[in-house]
Amino acid sequence: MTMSKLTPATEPSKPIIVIKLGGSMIDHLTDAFYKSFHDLRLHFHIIVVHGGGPSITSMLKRLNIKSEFHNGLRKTTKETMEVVKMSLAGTVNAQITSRLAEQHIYAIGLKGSDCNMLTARFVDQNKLGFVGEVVKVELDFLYRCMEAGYIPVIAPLGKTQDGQTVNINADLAASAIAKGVLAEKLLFVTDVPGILLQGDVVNETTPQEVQELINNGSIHGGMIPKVESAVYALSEHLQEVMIVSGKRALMEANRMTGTIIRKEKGMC
Ligand SMILES: Nc1ncnc2c1ncn2[C@@H]1O[C@H](COP(=O)(O)OP(=O)(O)O)[C@@H](O)[C@H]1O
Ligand SMILES: CC(=O)N[C@@H](CCC(=O)OP(=O)(O)O)C(=O)O
Repeated sequence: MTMSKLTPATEPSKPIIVIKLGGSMIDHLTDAFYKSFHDLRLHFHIIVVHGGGPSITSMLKRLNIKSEFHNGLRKTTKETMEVVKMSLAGTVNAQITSRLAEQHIYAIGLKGSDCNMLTARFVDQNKLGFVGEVVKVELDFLYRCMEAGYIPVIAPLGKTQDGQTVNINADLAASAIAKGVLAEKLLFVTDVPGILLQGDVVNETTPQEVQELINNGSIHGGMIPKVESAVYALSEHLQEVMIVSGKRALMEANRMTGTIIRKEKGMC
């Protein structure tokens, strides 16, 4: 994936953290989890990017439309796209913004396809239909939302140069956004407490180790796009990515626990 960057019109007043909420957890996130955003906001501007794969799959099932995946990406026909938009933007996005509002945290629900926020290109239109990958992130609008005190909550949809809406894997969307907005931190919130190896959480790892774990089958399924996205996002600016559980508060005793992925161990 290659991506061009825009130069921000203004520097944000706080570092940015991008938090990806996995579809596996969204229905199970607790009030304590959402309350953690109060602490995080003291130090960071927050952008939420959410998934919603299970919600899309269950709606497709109710409508008797079959789900088909290739390398973890959902084949998205025109008909499927209608359901993707309905589930992500109509149901899941609204659920997250209202849970945040219950905690008096003001969030603004957006689709990545709004305001040219995520420009995308087709991944493989013949094989996957309306599936895209991000090529450009429009910064100004996001910066303005955050500076005005709102948390952008973004559904992973994008627009191609010629204006077609595409479905983007949420892990890939989150990492592209983190990279595009020059975030300092990227967090993947999921249904496991981090990368697990024989039942134990790996506290810290590197891109090289992660690749070995994929190659030997220790990392599989939905964890693959997550770690690949994490590795893609790492840069001079974004030096660590965390994979954490959504089953408890994000911050406990002022710290987060999970798996940290860094270019080299013990760097920070
Ligand atoms: N080594 C691993 N450690 C932890 N989880 C793993 C590992 N390998 C595969 N997984 C799977 O990845 C899942 C998380 O990915 P996914 O279901 O796509 O979550 P999300 O909806 O949060 O994106 C876990 O529930 C687990 O089944
Ligand atoms: C192209 C593609 O596969 N898009 C995903 C978008 C949602 C997503 O990624 O949700 P999770 O984070 O819950 O998996 C899909 O249609 O399921």
